[in-house]
Amino acid sequence: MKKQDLLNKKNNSFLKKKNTDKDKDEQSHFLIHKRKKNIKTLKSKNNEKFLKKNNIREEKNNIIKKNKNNKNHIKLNSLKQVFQKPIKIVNKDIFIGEFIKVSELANKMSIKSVELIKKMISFGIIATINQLLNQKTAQLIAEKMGHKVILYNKNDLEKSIICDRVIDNTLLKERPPVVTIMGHVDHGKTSLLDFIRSTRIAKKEAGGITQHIGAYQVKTKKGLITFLDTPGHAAFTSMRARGVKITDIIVLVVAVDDGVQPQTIEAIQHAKAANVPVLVAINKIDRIESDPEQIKHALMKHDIVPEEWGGDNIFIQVSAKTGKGIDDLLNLILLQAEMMELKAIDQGLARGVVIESYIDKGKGPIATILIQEGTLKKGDIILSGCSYGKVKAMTNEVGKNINKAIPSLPIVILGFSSLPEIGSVMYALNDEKKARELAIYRQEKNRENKLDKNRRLKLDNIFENMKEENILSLNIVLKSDVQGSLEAICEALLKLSNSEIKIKIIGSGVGAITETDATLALASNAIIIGFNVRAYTSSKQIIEKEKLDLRYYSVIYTLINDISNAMKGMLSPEYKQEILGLAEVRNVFKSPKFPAIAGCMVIEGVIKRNNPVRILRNNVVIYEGELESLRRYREDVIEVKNGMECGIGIKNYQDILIKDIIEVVEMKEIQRNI
Ligand SMILES: Nc1nc2c(ncn2[C@@H]2O[C@H](COP(=O)(O)OP(=O)(O)OP(=O)(O)O)[C@@H](O)[C@H]2O)c(=O)[nH]1
Repeated sequence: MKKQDLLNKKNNSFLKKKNTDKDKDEQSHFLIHKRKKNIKTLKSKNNEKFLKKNNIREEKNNIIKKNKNNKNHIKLNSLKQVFQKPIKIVNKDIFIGEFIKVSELANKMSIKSVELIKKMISFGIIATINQLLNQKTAQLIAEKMGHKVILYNKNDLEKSIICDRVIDNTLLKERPPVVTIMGHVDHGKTSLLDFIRSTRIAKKEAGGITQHIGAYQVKTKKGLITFLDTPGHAAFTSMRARGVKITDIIVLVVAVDDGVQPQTIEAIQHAKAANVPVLVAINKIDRIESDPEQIKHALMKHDIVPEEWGGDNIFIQVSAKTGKGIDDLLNLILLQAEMMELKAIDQGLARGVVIESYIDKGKGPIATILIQEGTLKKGDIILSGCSYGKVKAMTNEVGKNINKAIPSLPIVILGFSSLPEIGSVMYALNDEKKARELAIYRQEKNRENKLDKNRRLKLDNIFENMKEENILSLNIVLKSDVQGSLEAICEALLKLSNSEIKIKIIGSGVGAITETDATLALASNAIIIGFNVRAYTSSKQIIEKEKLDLRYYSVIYTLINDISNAMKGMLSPEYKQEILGLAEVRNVFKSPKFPAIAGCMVIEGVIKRNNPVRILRNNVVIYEGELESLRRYREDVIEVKNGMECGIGIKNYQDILIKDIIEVVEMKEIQRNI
């Protein structure tokens, strides 16, 4: 809120300062438009598509040229539960598939397996706990025990969502593009979005105040554009992890005075992994006399090449402060969208994605939905993940009540019975009963899916996975301590690709493993490799929750060898280094016997004597060696557990500092799945 207020304030001052050679721009746009129209009518229908793309290209070049010319002018101007036995039997809606295990059925009825087996004996059915029951038998048992049974076959229920939908491709209509702005911290993403919002949204039209809903649509002379203003890189990727494609175009903001920075590279990696076109907005051109060409060269290293140099990326110079170049940016977005021929059916039951959701104390669950297909109407039955409901009210970004919403329109919905998850798909359905059944069914499925996570891609069984799932590529997210080793490892890994399996480095960089690295790996089903670097606690949580494969290495040869062996499906590595415990250095003492003793607190696991150790400074390995002494209150001990203090001496190492982390490792034999 605070930031929003500040930004609104900022915008007002932007507005005041807005300068312009608007008339000049309009004149040239009019001429370009007229020319485009004339060419179109002269050519035959067969050549129409080809011509259209050519014209768009020509128009783009004109805008870019004009944008460059504006530069001189710009120079002058310069974000104790007690558990009790249930007193009475609870009758439930029970979903039963084609087959069900006795234990599973008992679980669904919330009783112990033994109790169910006893009951079954009384019905004359003898079965063991792990025995599979067919649908009919299971139905009979459950109904006899007073439950309501809903039968389903495989994914019939889910399929029923699409049955009632319009699938006539001749009804496809052009839809506005959905754009996400990404870039490094402080490069001007929010300023750019706010400038566009404050100048393009007709606040007065609704008589309402612009609200933050996570997305908004702007009107330009040439068409509508939908901007998503929430997704950071992690949010963007987590939506993709759920299989939801939401953005058509990414605008990569690079500040001219700061150049290409780590998050700029992260954004490129995310865009590439999602296969979304990138349009580069070189921002803050009002600030200093910097050379945008330098940014082009720097981005080339990351495969972002300007069109004029034979690449696919449009570059545009803008200032979120003065507004310079922003009209051109909007026009280029629309031209890019035209080339992409973005279409959607705007009839029939709606489909959308949840962009934001929260609970309003008075109104209940509120969700911002981006409509992707069909038309959503007031009163429609809706389902998103495990929540369902009825559209009680719909509003747009300026709080205006609307009765229907078509593709690419972001709207705020009131009516969900519970909070829908961000990134989940929303469907409008024909009847409420079906929505409720599906919501319950999905809750059940969710439980099963948790177990499925254990099947994620693991290096130990990668070959098996490949055979099973026909995976032809091995995706890797690689982080290293220094650029040199990063390049060397990338090169060596890429060389391992063969005609059957391709190695793809989905993300790479110098530094510790971040949350974004983890979500990128999750979305791309990649394994994460840390070479002499470790994962932040927040990233570790994602890695553990999602059961991702994270490997630490300190020898390039071992790393390459492991991947190569895993690819051949020959031998999974027999031993894997496991981290036993972590101790944080809180003090450093000098003693006559050992040159430096680190006074530590064990912060994770257990510290054991006679094990190899590594010293980490800022999550980067700075030394590898052996733990020479381990003491608690002057006593030599074998191990010290989490939460306890101890003194640690490292063999032949004296440069230990406060806040360093001592990591104790152990070589563990890997359980092969073969
Ligand atoms: N001179 C100048 N300053 C700008 C421009 N765009 C943004 N700024 C300033 O740069 C700073 C950062 O801008 P933000 O819009 O907050 O950047 P951001 O990328 O959204 O930052 P995060 O939300 O922290 O990632 C603010 O002080 C803006 O006023 C510009 O075009 N010219």
